[in-house]
Amino acid sequence: MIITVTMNPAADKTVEIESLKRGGLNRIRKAEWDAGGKGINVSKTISELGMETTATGFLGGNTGREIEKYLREKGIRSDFVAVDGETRTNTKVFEDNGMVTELNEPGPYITAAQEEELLKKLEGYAGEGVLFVLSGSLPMGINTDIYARIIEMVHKKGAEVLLDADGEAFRKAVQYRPEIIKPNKEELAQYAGVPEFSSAIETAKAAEALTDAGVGMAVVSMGAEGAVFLEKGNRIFCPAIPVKACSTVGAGDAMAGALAYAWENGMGMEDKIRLCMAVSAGAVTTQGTKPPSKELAEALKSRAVFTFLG
Ligand SMILES: Nc1ncnc2c1ncn2[C@@H]1O[C@H](COP(=O)(O)OP(=O)(O)O)[C@@H](O)[C@H]1O
Ligand SMILES: O=P(O)(O)OC[C@H]1O[C@](O)(COP(=O)(O)O)[C@@H](O)[C@@H]1O
Repeated sequence: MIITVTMNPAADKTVEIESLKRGGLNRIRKAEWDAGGKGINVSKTISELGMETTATGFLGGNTGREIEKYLREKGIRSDFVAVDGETRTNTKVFEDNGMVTELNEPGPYITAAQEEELLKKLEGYAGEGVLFVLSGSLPMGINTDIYARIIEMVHKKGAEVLLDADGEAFRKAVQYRPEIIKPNKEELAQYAGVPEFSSAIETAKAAEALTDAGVGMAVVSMGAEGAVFLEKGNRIFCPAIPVKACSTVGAGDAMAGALAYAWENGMGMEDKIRLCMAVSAGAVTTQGTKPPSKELAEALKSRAVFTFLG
């Protein structure tokens, strides 16, 4: 069973304009709406691959109700804590020259009682064979140790964790040794205290410091460059599968969804990597933050190329 936790969900509004004029009037050519936020995108991907998943976290207001309706229509079970404020809307501005500008709102304030209610729910789900996906930024009112606390709590009951977070929340949580992490290269560089990595091997070495410290598997996504996979002493680099890009927003979440699906289904390393590369490349071809169809992901799998890094 896979439970996704989205502390700060969002309606993703993807808009297309010719070119963004700062301080001027911008006419939108086309707008697309998606239920989003990192964990919700992970649930959308898992569901598209044909597996059941439950989405949890905090939802509020009309936007929250719209997201629940969307999940219901997609057949994704949702079990959110209701909050007083309005779930945020994140606007993604796509210009004709390929430039993407993201405007992410802060989201509603979460009270201590609402946090407690979510933790109780998660504890109730925790057990052997359960994988929790903890991903995304934290809303106001939630302390940066929340992911660390959840990992400690669910590990005690035999559950496993995939973590996709950044900053302080990531730093604190990795100390509790999640089974899987999926930072992108910027997030890992920030953790390692360097401005950027100059190569895949440098990226792999930084991630290895975490697998050496007890994290089970690390996948570092590198956007259009590809991804590095570290598991059981293997360092593998895969260049991104070339596709016609439509929207790269949500590609990281699609990869995390594929990873969670592959992990829960006990796939071997090669199959796991092929699925991650195919699903994330497929997500880039869809509009907004929609995952690719299972058929497209299956068709792309054979195009993943592996390089073992020394
Ligand atoms: N332009 C692209 N073409 C093909 N695949 C891509 C492209 N951009 C991203 N991907 C795939 O999506 C994965 C996740 O993208 P990335 O941007 O690193 O994630 P995040 O959204 O977490 O920052 C990459 O590792 C790659 O496999
Ligand atoms: O929780 P955060 O970091 O604010 O990110 C939320 C945003 O990221 C997304 O989940 C997309 O993330 P990725 O591009 O990293 O896959 C959007 O759906 C959402 O608007």
